[in-house]
Amino acid sequence: MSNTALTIAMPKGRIFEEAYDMLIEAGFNLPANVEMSRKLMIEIPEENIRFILAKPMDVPTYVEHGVADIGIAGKDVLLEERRNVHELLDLNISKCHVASAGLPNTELNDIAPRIATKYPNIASDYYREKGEQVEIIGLNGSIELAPMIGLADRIVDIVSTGQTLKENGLVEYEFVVDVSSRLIANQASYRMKNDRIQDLVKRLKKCVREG
Ligand SMILES: Nc1ncnc2c1ncn2[C@@H]1O[C@H](COP(=O)(O)OP(=O)(O)OP(=O)(O)O)[C@@H](O)[C@H]1O
Ligand SMILES: O=P(O)(O)OC[C@H]1O[C@H](OP(=O)(O)OP(=O)(O)O)[C@H](O)[C@@H]1O
Repeated sequence: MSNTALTIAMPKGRIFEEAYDMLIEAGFNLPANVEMSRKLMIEIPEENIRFILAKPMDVPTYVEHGVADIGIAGKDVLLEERRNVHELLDLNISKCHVASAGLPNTELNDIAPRIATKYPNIASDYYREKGEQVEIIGLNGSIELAPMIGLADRIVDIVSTGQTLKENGLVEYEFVVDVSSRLIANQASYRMKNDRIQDLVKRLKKCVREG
C-alpha cells in the first residue's frame, strides 16, 4: 500500500481523550500528554501522518477545505455545520443527544416561542419539520441559563447525564437527535487516497465498541 501523507483533524476538548485512546488502540503511536502541551500539530513520521488539534466545531471546515484529509467530529457538529464531507464511520464515542428543555410545566403557546441554542441550524430544522414557528436566539454556552433568566422559553442543547438540566431546575421536553462522534473525510481525499483511508477505517473499525 502507498504511504501517501495523511492529515487528521482531531477535536480538542471532550472528544479528544476517547478519540486518542481509540487511535492508540488502533496502533497509532501518538505521544503521551498531547493535550497537556500547547502544540497544535503532531507528526508521526513512521506512518506519514500528522494530526492537527482543532476546535470541535471547526473540524468539518478543515476537512471540507482539504487541509485535513480526515477528521473526527460529533454528529451535532456535522448537522449544524452542514459541510460537504464524507462520513466514513460511527466511532460510537462521546455519546449524548440533542434535546429541547425548559422550566417544568410550561406550555409553548406563544406565536413564536424563543429558543436559545448554540445549534441554530439543528433547532430551526427541528421546529420547521414540526411545522412550528420559533424565534432562534444564538448563544455560545451556558445555554441552560436562558430559560432560568427569561431570555428564552426553551433551549435546544446537548444532554448527556442530564445533570446540568437537573441542577438548574430544567426538564427535557423533546428528543431531537442522537449524537456520537464520526470519522469524516474530504471528498477528494476519499477518492485520491482511498487505500490509505480504507486502511485507517479498517484499523479503527476494530476498536469501535458497540452499545
Ligand atoms: N455533555 C457531553 N457529553 C458527551 N459528549 C458531549 C457533551 N457535550 C458535548 N459533547 C460532544 O463533544 C463535542 C465537543 O464538546 P466540547 O464541549 O469539548 O466542545 P465545545 O462545546 O465546542 O467546547 P468549548 O465549549 O470549549 O468551545 C460536541 O460536539 C458533542 O459531540
Ligand atoms: O447532561 P450533562 O452531562 O450535564 O451534559 C450536558 C451539558 O454539557 C454541555 O455543556 P458544556 O459543558 O460543553 O458547557 P457549555 O455549553 O456551557 O460550554 C451541554 O451544552 C450541556 O450544558
